[in-house]
Amino acid sequence: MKQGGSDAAKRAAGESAAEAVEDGMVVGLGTGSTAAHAIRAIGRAVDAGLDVVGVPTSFQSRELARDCGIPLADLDDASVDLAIDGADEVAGGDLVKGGGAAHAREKVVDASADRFIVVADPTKEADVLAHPVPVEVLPMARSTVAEAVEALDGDPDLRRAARKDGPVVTDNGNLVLDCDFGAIEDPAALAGRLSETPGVVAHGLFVGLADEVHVGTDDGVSVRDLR
Ligand SMILES: O=C(CO)[C@H](O)[C@H](O)COP(=O)(O)O
Repeated sequence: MKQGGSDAAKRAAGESAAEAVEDGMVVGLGTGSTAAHAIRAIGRAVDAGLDVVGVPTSFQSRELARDCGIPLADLDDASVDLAIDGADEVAGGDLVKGGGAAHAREKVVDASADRFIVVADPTKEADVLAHPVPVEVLPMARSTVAEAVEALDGDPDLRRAARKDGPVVTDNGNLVLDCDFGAIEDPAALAGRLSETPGVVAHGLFVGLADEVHVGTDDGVSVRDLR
């Protein structure tokens, strides 16, 4: 996985995106180490008097937002003005997400937002998406989805937990297949095929959802506007 970026670069990206948060906004709070910098920056702004409500995308982002004093809401109660989220790989405006197995909720929140800012460090950038695609599956559909992925010339690998025997279980009680398709020449077509596979809850291809990409470096931030 592409996790090699420096913390300074991740922080620069996260803090740059947090500057887009305005008083009165509902903000989608992404998951991962880069989005966490945005959440901390929003928390500092809340301390200083900014009036915002956060919609978390995972157990992890909910806990961090609570620690940072950000008031929270569910999507049932709020519509998202701005979402800020990380990515495992970025090619143009297309992303692979789900390194933290949070992509199902991330996709719901990010896709619902009026504006979606991706925060990344330079190690995430690619010309063509080639990162294995995390696919969240119903536990009883693990084998049938794996067969469908193989039929699409993918190589599925059940994600295993680092500090528990057995598989990673998502916040939604499901399993994750990391599916290596090599270079993905047509992300929209693959996204469609995965979405129509019975038992797939959500896949980590985010095609055409991003409005902006903020790439942090040790020296600053470059902003790509895709709208
Ligand atoms: O999709 C994600 C979680 O499901 C994360 O946003 C992605 O894995 C990037 O994480 P990081 O900023 O720690 O590299």
